[in-house]
Amino acid sequence: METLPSSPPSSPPEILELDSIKALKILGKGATGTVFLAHDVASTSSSSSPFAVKLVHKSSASSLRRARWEIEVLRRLSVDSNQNPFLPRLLASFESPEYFAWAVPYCSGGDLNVLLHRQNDGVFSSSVIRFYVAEIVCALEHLHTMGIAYRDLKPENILIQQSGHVTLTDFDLSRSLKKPTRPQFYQPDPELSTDRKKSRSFSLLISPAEKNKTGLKKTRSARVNPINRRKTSFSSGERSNSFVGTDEYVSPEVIRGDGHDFAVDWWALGVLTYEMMYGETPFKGKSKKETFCNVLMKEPEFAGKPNDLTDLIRRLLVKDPNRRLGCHRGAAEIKEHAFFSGVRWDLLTEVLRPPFIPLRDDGKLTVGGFDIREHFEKLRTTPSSAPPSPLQSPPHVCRKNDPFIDF
Ligand SMILES: Nc1ncnc2c1ncn2[C@@H]1O[C@H](COP(=O)(O)OP(=O)(O)OP(=O)(O)O)[C@@H](O)[C@H]1O
Repeated sequence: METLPSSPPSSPPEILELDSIKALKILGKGATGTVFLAHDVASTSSSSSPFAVKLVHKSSASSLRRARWEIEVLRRLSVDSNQNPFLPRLLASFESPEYFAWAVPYCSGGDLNVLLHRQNDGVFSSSVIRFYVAEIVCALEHLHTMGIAYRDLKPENILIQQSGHVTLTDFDLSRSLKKPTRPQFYQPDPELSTDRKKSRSFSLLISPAEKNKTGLKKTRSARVNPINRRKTSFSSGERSNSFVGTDEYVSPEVIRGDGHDFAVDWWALGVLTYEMMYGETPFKGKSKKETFCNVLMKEPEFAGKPNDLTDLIRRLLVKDPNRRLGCHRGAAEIKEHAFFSGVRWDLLTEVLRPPFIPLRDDGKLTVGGFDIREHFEKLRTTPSSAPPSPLQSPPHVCRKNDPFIDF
């Protein structure tokens, strides 16, 4: 099923001038790179806003291949006909003998994992879940119609834009597969006027009849706590990562080594939705082995009365990928599920009042900064004698039975 990444027509990328940009802070460190908030000191435009720059050292064949592929995916997503409101685009890129660096729009709201753990009870209401899952479904649908399986869906990879809408990040584990036979492109309604866009809250995505049915009226106000910027991507809610992605999100077919396709993303969507509902993932064990055993054997447990949301999760978490929701007609099948009834899929981007809106503090950040290359080099050459911080990801280890060893 897997094919080599082809090279579709894409516009030449802007060259990122590392000499003229300064980093303002580190946004996060992943397995392969460091992401900085940066600004262009050479820009004369007063409106120039900060952006995110990911820097990856070409230290191994694997990081080199992954970085190249991530840039390629971002480049494809930046072609006009391929842009999607819930996916990033490539602003500019740079390659030296030592590094890859590329810039994407900055998402000031942090990631969904942090947002979830900031909730008092560590869960979202069903209307908030509906908002986020709907946008994520559209993002995955778009990637699938481009022939790309995302393969790393987890709350840490879902960023919140300044507008409160989501953006998926981190495409280094994605893979080019044969395109689904029935593409379902996301098409915003061209007839929407700006007036209609004004003060549209996310709860308005649901028809009044559906609001009664889903109990939406009883939920808290659509506009709740604004979220603060956080220092890094690490939080108390962080899980331990295995070789790729997170063990708790890996699908049964990947563990079995059966070969996998786009349905792995629908499985991960089921795990993610469960986590948003209950504050924990459904198959987490005490060890990686126990987690994988649970993924293969255990049925998810649902506290409380069954409802449309639990039904959606149950159908996404079907162990057999050929019976899983989404396996026949892709995202269209998921969009038709009762949990989403009344959702105006064509209006998602028009919601001006998403559930959480980041505080706006970019303005005061665009002064000074440090040299990204110098900083990165210092980080790499400083021997870490101290024991690893509990907030840091474990080192990237490739083991024989790793599900994604082929990448
Ligand atoms: N555009 C952005 N805006 C704000 N923060 C970002 C942005 N891109 C990435 N980050 C932050 O940096 C972190 C690491 O980014 P990313 O996941 O792309 O790196 P990675 O090295 O591929 O990580 P992983 O180990 O998950 O593969 C993210 O979790 C996020 O917190």
